[in-house]
Amino acid sequence: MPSPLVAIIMGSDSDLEIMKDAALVLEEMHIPYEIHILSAHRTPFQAMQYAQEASSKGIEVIIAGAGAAAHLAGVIAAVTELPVIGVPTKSSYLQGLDSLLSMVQMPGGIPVATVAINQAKNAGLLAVSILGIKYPEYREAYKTYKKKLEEEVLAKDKKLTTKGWQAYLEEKKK
Ligand SMILES: Nc1c(C(=O)O)ncn1[C@@H]1O[C@H](COP(=O)(O)O)[C@@H](O)[C@H]1O
Repeated sequence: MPSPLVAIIMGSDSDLEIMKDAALVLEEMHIPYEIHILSAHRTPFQAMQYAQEASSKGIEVIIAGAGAAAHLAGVIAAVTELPVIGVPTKSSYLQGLDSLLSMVQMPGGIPVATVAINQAKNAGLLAVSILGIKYPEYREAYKTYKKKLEEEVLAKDKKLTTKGWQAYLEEKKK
């Protein structure tokens, strides 16, 4: 087993349904990762220790997801020099705006690269893109991924212009 390059951590198992999207991207790109539940609030000592040791274990990027008063990513970023990508997860009361603001409004000096609410997929892709600077195979994998996206959109455009928007919409509804 190759040692993990990416750590996916989340404040609670309630975030797993969202955070699995980051794991799926990394699996698609064959990037080794590990995944943990750690909380700056509920397991502060373990979260801190994990973040402090991550780099020496070979981790190169950390993805941290949390909801509500989402302090996890910021606390992790405070004690590591690794890039930290934050995923604000949608909380039950404030639709994730609380998580987003807690995560994105970091004080100067300790950045968290925050993606959109629930966008763990983009967090995974950002990790791929960061790793691509050092690993040509991951850069290529990301290139291939984007090429596929491009082809999908162009195919849709062709269909739209060939069939007309009414028929396109009818078919899309089916
Ligand atoms: N924001 C944080 C942190 C943290 O920031 O350290 N730890 C847990 N949580 C969040 O609390 C929400 C509710 O968690 P529970 O469902 O376990 O009560 C989750 O979205 C979690 O990320």
